[in-house]
Amino acid sequence: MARAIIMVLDSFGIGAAPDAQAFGDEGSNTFGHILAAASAGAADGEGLRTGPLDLPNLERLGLFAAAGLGNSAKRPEAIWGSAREISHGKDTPSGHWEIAGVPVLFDWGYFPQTVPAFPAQLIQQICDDTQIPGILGDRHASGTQIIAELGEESISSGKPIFYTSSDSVLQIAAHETHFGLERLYGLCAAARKHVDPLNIGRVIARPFLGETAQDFTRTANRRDYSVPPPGQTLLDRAVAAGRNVHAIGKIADIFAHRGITRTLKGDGNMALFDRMLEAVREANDGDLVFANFVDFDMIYGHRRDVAGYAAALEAFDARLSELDGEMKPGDLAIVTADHGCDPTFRGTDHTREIVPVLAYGPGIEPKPIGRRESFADIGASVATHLGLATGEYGRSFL
Ligand SMILES: O=P(O)(O)O[C@H]1O[C@H](CO)[C@@H](O)[C@H]1O
Ligand SMILES: [Mn+2]
Ligand SMILES: [Mn+2]
Repeated sequence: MARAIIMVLDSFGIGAAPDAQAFGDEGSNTFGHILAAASAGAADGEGLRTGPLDLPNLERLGLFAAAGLGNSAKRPEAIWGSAREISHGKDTPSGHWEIAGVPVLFDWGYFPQTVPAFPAQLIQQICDDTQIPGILGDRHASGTQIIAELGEESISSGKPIFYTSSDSVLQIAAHETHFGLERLYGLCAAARKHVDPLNIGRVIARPFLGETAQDFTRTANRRDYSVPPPGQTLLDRAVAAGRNVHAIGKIADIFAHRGITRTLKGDGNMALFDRMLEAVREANDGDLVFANFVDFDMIYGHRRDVAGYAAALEAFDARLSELDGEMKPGDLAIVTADHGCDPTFRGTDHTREIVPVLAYGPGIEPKPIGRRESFADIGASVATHLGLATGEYGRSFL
């Protein structure tokens, strides 16, 4: 039993999913394309990194073998394989909930690629409810681009920026001090109620700081208002059995704070890794530590920043030995992802990909597990490991 640790490298896909075509994502491969770019010297960043991708720990655990890029002759030291997603969407909640045994087998609501993107009645309801003087944006956009474009007008007019993407999201950007952080959170909580009938997965508060288009930066005070998962997750079952569930980073928001006993936040992947180690140090036997590393997706994948993504992978890899130092006999750690976000692909959205499944720990016997038919196999395996009941979806690979 001991403990279980799930590490979601947000957006770290390892190849187009069998149904990628239905998403317009044929040929996407987050890992494969970063690897190839780095080998070709096309992932060099001044003062950041140079040359081929250097991931000794992930390679040792079987990442390359799992991705079918077997440039390592050595047998992996982990249970290695991949998993496809059965949820209808390629968004963060769908990916995480499916990992936790609850795939999303209904269609989310989405906002159309038109301007305006939001129904006039919805905006009217939100304005009436929250006393904002109107909105800016009202279209599909990249979050950093739209604050550069409309941030100054937002400050002077007091109107927050509403935008969306190919995910089921309503994102609201506003200035942390001019508009006010708590006021932004209140606005998002109110908007959450109004988008419920439209089946929208998340409302996301996107606070930023700075005074001009040149220096606006988004802060770590992002907050996601998610609908709760549509069934009992691994986390719910753990808490019901009296276990602690330590949620690192975005995990608590993604699960709408259900099935969680402790939330640890951090600004950036390295701070999140610190918080995860802290949780592992303190976790009791039978506990679950569930961590999301958001930078891969938010800062590098969506921004199509290949060098940045490569550097972030190397920085993450370099810290895995610290986790080894905290693991006790009987512990199980799993490295995986929730979808892809290929930084070499067209557009700025997620890509429908298979994800790595690398499971290891002192006493865990390495073996290949092939391509699993659902991310839910991860949650089922963790449930088996922790002696919890398994849910309706997923088959343990342990
Ligand atoms: O461009 P930004 O604001 O980072 O938005 C991205 O982040 C959202 C939530 O993960 C996605 O829907 C994607 O559009
Ligand atoms: Mn994600
Ligand atoms: Mn994303």
